Amino acid sequence: MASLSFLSSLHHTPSSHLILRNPKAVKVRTFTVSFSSIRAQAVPALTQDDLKKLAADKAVDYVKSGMVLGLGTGSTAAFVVDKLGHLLKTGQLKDIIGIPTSKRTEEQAKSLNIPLTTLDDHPVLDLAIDGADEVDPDLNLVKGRGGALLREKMVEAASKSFVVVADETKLVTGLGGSKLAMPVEVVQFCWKFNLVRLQDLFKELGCEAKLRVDAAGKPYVTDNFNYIVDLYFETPIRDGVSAGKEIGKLEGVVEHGLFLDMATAVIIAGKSGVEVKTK
Ligand SMILES: O=C(CO)[C@H](O)[C@H](O)COP(=O)(O)O
Repeated sequence: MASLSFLSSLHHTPSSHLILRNPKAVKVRTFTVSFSSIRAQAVPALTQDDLKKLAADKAVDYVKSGMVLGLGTGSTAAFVVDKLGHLLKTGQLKDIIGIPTSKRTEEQAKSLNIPLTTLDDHPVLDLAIDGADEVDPDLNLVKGRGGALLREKMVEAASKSFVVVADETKLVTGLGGSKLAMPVEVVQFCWKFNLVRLQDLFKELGCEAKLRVDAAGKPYVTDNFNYIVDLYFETPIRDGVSAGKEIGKLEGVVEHGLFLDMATAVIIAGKSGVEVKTK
């Protein structure tokens, strides 16, 4: 693990601080910090958790004292919250206030004594940091496999900057391309009705819709007391904007996991380095 902290220090390039100042440029820009320079030191193979932690450490570089921060949900975001707790405890960060995107994250933040607030009290955030399930070449995302998509979208849409942290397994060429779930949160009332309508909407893409269930086989209930219908695509979604609009027209659908044109920067940790992609 000593090697990991060395790698983290490599990522502290001055150019990284320019990234968030240019969120609206059209082209996706990438810079990579390669691990090759330290290969001679016999770095042990990095696990997926190591990669998530590297991405999380890099994202925390963007956090400044006094910020109102969106705290994401999931295993990668949990590393970010852990690090923030550590930096607060050691006095390296001060006056941070967080808005958690799930009850799970709220509990974690409380256990680390991170002060919390709500969107009601702080409707504009400085920065949100969260994981993602899929990242396409234009930095559009699928999120919500952890079930927190509604609060995540509300918090991240209210943030001036949104930094995504992920390992390289999350990269896809088209949304839905991982063949894993694209979640849609629906009201419990007549959920089957909406499951069928969602599947029909994407039948040309070979979509299969399934109600998410918990370990006991009971419907998974979100923090907002809704259900989740997971959509599995044979063929990736070609037009995310239209897909999002069509899903949004269905009465009883609360939110979907397509996070389009929301990410300011995506930090991807892979076996050969940490890549920061910006728009
Ligand atoms: O959207 C999410 C939760 O609703 C997560 O950010 C997403 O599922 C990624 O999680 P992980 O970092 O554990 O892979």
